[in-house]
Formats: sequence, C-alpha cells, structure tokens
Amino acid sequence: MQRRDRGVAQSLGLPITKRVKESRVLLVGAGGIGCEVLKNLVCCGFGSLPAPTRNGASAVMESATEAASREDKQPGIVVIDLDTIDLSNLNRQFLFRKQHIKKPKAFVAKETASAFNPSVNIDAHHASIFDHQYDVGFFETFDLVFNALDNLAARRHVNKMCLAANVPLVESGTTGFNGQVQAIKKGVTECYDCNPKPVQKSFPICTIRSTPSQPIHCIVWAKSYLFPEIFGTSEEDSADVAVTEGDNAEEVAKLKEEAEALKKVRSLMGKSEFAQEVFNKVFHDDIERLRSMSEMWQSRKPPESLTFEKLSREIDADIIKRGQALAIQDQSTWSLHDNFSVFCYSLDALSNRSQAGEKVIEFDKDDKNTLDFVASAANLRSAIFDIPLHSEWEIKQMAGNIIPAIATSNALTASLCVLEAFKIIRSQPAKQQGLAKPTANNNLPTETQSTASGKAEPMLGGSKMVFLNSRSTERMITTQNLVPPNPACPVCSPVYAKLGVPAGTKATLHELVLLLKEKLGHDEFSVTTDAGMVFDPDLDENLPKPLSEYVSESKGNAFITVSDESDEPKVDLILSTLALPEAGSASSTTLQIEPTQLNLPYKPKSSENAEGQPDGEANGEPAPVSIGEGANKRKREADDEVADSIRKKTRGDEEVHVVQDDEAILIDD
Ligand SMILES: Nc1ncnc2c1ncn2[C@@H]1O[C@H](COP(=O)(O)OP(=O)(O)OP(=O)(O)O)[C@@H](O)[C@H]1O
Ligand SMILES: [Zn+2]
Repeated sequence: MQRRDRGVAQSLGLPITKRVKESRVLLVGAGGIGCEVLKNLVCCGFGSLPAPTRNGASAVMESATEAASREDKQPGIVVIDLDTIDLSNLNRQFLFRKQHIKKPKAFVAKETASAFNPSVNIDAHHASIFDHQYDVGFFETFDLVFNALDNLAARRHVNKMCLAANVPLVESGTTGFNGQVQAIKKGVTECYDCNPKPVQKSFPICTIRSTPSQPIHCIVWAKSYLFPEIFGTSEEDSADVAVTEGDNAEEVAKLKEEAEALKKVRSLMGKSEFAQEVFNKVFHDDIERLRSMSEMWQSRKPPESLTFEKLSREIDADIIKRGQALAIQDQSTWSLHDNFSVFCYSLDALSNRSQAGEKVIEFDKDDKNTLDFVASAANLRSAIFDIPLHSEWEIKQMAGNIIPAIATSNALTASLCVLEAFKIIRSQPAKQQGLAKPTANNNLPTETQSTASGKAEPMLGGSKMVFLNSRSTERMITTQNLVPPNPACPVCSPVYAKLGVPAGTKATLHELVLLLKEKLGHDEFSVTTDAGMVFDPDLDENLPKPLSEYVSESKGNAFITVSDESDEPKVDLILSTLALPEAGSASSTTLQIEPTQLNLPYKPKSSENAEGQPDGEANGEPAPVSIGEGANKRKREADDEVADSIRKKTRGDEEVHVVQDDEAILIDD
C-alpha cells in the first residue's frame, strides 16, 4: 500500500519530514476546521516517529500535571475539544457519522483519524482548553499548537498560553467563503491580540425605531425591541441598539415614552383583546405618530400604518390556524396577510407559554415560536416602510447572525494551516535531543527578525498571513507578510514568567509581593489578577489574603500581571501560574518564579515602536483582518472586510501554493 505521507517526503525532503514526524502538536478544537486539520496532520505523518528523549519542561520547575503525565508526553498529536457531536455538524465535520451523535468530538475524531495512519499516536481530551491541567507546563511540551476554535475567549486564551510557553501557534478561522491563517510566535510576529478585534455592530436607535430603510433594521426592531418588550427583558440590555451621537434627543425621549406605553399593553396578556392592542399600538398608533412628524419624511416615503380590524376582516378563515399552517412554509415569502396571520398565531403561542409560567422568553433562532414572531413582525414593519419582505428562512440567517459554515472553506483553510506549520517547523532549529525548547531565560523578548529599516525579514521560515476567498474570480489564496509584534500590545509586549505555586500552599499575597520585590529590585509596582488590581504601593489591604483566593485549581490557569509604576517604567511582567506537585517531592514548598533572573526592558516610548516606527503600521502593511468570530459579524460585512484587505495587498507580497500532479506540495520561499 502506498504510504499516505509519501507526498510530504517528496516535497519537504527527508530532514524536514523527519522533524514533522518527530513533532508533538496540540490541536484545540475538533469542529469544522479541526477535523480537517487532524486529518491532514495524520495523513502527513505528524508525530508518527517516536520522539527522542524530550526536555520540554523547564529544568527548574515542572507542574503537577506535567509530572503526573510525563510518560504520556510521547503521543504526536493531542486533540482537545469540549463538545459532543450534533446532527448539524455532520454536513462538514467528516470524521463524524450519524452513529457518533452525542459522543465527544475529540474521542471520535481520534478514533476515525487514527485509521488513516496507524503509526500516528493521537491523544484525545474531552475538555475545555481553559481547564487547569492545561497550564503553561502542558503547553511547553509541544512544538506547535493549532487553534481551530469558534470563539474569541478561547482563541485569546490559547494565544496567551502559547506566548507564556513560547510555542508557535497557527491560528485559523473561516467565515462563509473566506478563511484566514496566521502564524504567531512570541517576539517574532504579531500575536492574536496585537490588533483590536471588531466589536459587534450596533444600530442607532432612531434608525431602528423611527426611520428603518433596510430589512435588517426591521429585524433588529422585532428582535431587540418588540420581542423583549413583550416577552423578556427590555431593549436597554440589547447590544444591537444604542443611542448614538446622530440620534435626536427629543425623539429618543419620545421613543422612551412609546416603550413605556407598550409595557402597559403587555399587562393585557391573556385577555382576548391582547393581540389587537399590541398590533394596533406598534403597527398603527406608533406609526401614525411618526407619520405626523412631517420633517422626517421630506426626503423619504412616509410609512403607511396598518390596523388589526382591517386585516382580520380581509381574511376569511381562522387566523390563528391559518398562521400555524403558514409558519411551516419558512422558505416562501409570506404576503402581508400571511405575515399578519403568523404574527397572531405566534403571539398567541408565546402568550400561552408566558401564562403557563415562562416568565422571560428569550429570542432564540431555534425556538420556532420566537422566530415566527420576529419574522412576521419584521415583515409587517417592512411592509409599512415599503422595504422588501423576506422569507422566514432568510430572516433567520440575519436575526441569528448566522454565517454559513462552508465545508470547502474549512478544508482549504485547514490545509493552509498545515502548509504554514511545515514552514514553522523548517524555521525551528533541528532537535539535538528532544525538543529544541527555550531554557530558563530565553522567553524574554530577544528574538526579533526585523531589520533597522523596519522591513520585516522572512519570518518563521517564510510563513505568511494567508487569506482564502473561495468565491474570488481572481486569486483564491493571497498572502501578506507577517508583521513584527506591536510594541504596545498589552498581551505580547510584556515579559512572561512562571509562578510555581506548591499544592496546598498557605502563601499569602504578601509572600508573592515580597518575592516580586526581590526579583524586580524595587517596590514600585502593581499586581493585577482576574479579580482586578489587588496590590499597588497605595493598596496593601489585600496582603494578608491567601494567594489561593486569586489563583487556584478551580480558577483555571490564571495570569497575574505585574506593572511597573515608576516614572520610567519597565515592561509589564505576566506570571502564568503553575501548580507544583505535593510537598515532599523534589519541588520546593515555597513560591517560585522562573526564570530566576528577570531583566525586564524599559517600555518603548508611546510615539515609537521598538524599531523606531510609528505605532500601528510596523512595515506599512494594512492591519490584518481577523475573522472567524461568526457570531459577532454579519456575513456581508465579513466578506467586505476580507475583500478589502485582499484588495489592499500588493502583488509583490503574494505567494502561490501549488498542488502538483504528483501530489507533492510546493512551498515558495
Ligand atoms: N474552550 C474550548 N476548549 C476546547 N474546545 C473548544 C473550546 N471552545 C470551543 N471549542 C471547540 O471548537 C470547535 C469549533 O468548531 P466549529 O467552529 O466548527 O463549531 P461547531 O460548534 O462544531 O459548529 P457550529 O457552531 O456551527 O454548530 C467546536 O468543536 C468547539 O467545541
Ligand atoms: Zn500582541
């Protein structure tokens, strides 16, 4: 039988192939991208050779979890995923089949992928990457980490862990037809957090409540105003709508009054006139008030209000039954009377649920009654403002911020992840014996590959930021040079060190502060944990508190930030906690910091970065766009952003990935 990894050996050559095979890699997430990455890793032979003796953990400190599992350090691929398999995963997560539904993704992914290449050793964990056992010591045992996640919090956490452990990270994400892969290495490239991430878009309140012009405005109105006012919490809590500078203060006050009046109507729930009152309030009275404000309609078509009485007269059937039947036809665009019927039916169904004890009903795209209500209400409002109506299915995509997950985009992105991994492996020094890991002091930021001119040299073996636009008619895959770290980045500009906390320690915050004074040689600093600032020169009341109040197993892998408060400050120090084994073993029983010598550099002046470049544009490249945070972004915006970033790139930076006839993959230098 032909070996699966023959193509890899042909294109990479034997020495690099050997390194690939001796690698120990971590894959976080076994979903859409993760399944594809795992399949590729296995087929390329990652971790298929028994590794030479490893010296992955630091010689000075070894965490409890690491010590306990020293024997388990050999597997080539470790996959971690917290989820179980859902029916909706099967259309694109090809390691899973129907019989696997409800089983842990990590276990099934391991089982299926192992069969592709039995010489690869896979270790699967059904757990969250935030769990305490995945501490910095655990991360240090890897040569490379792959992120195949779907949320910002976990991405940020792995980014920080990889910085703390000084392990390269391949970050990836897809949004519909677009994908992106970014290699990250401490002190060499930008980290995941060097650029601020786009926040959820919110709409001006007056656009949503008074002058909608697009279907999405009516959908947001139905989902974030009408629905919560009647069945749940009020609009004030919604991130979709905000009072903006452009909003007219007088109109905002009127809108508040209007919402108060709707609350009164809500109290009629359960009474026979409820539907009529709600309908006439929001689709007639409020609209007539808007219509009377003639200055609003000088350049727009004024809205045409509706009445419950007229519409119900025009329907010659039981309206609720009619609505129920129509609600099933979610792919067709309902007429005005259809929407009226579905509105009455869903209002009735939701009122019954509310009367039966569901105090607060939240909009959930998968809760059909709530979707029926939002879709029909949005369409009724669209009809009033002469905006095109949409099918419930289309409205579901918009209301649920759903970006389709495309199997092809995931597969292409996953293969780009592995191509970037080859380059990173190529850039690492060859292993003499075990992993070529940093020793005690070298995760200080000494490693930079930019020249005095600020122009970045090829980094990480020529790795690039890779963009996929699988709908593009020009180039489907484009690249951009990796950029050196942003010297102002709060996540990667600090120096990382480890704080060894012995199991069952009774140490107080005071002991940590004393240790820090000794290491830093001064006492002008503050200490910040997840609980906020716990110490600074003027805040000493927490000193007697046990350290376990801030760092403990149950709190997961906490980071502690130590900031220099002196006039000429040095960069921040981030301590990642490491639970040391029980006393009595080789370890000390007191707190320890590693590296033992902390020579922190001074903070760069705010106007210039480390290479004397203005902040932000380290080498004249546009800031990279981060994608993959589907839940926060509408598809159209995401498409536009990626298309924009692709347009901005210069041809000189482009690189071609070719798949040859003989299956060998060429990687440009
Ligand atoms: N903290 C975490 N630790 C481990 N795995 C995580 C963590 N957060 C998310 N994941 C996993 O990352 C994977 C992301 O995959 P993907 O984007 O395809 O999402 P999905 O949940 O499989 O699909 P969908 O959300 O579209 O139904 C999921 O399998 C999810 O369980
Ligand atoms: Zn950064």
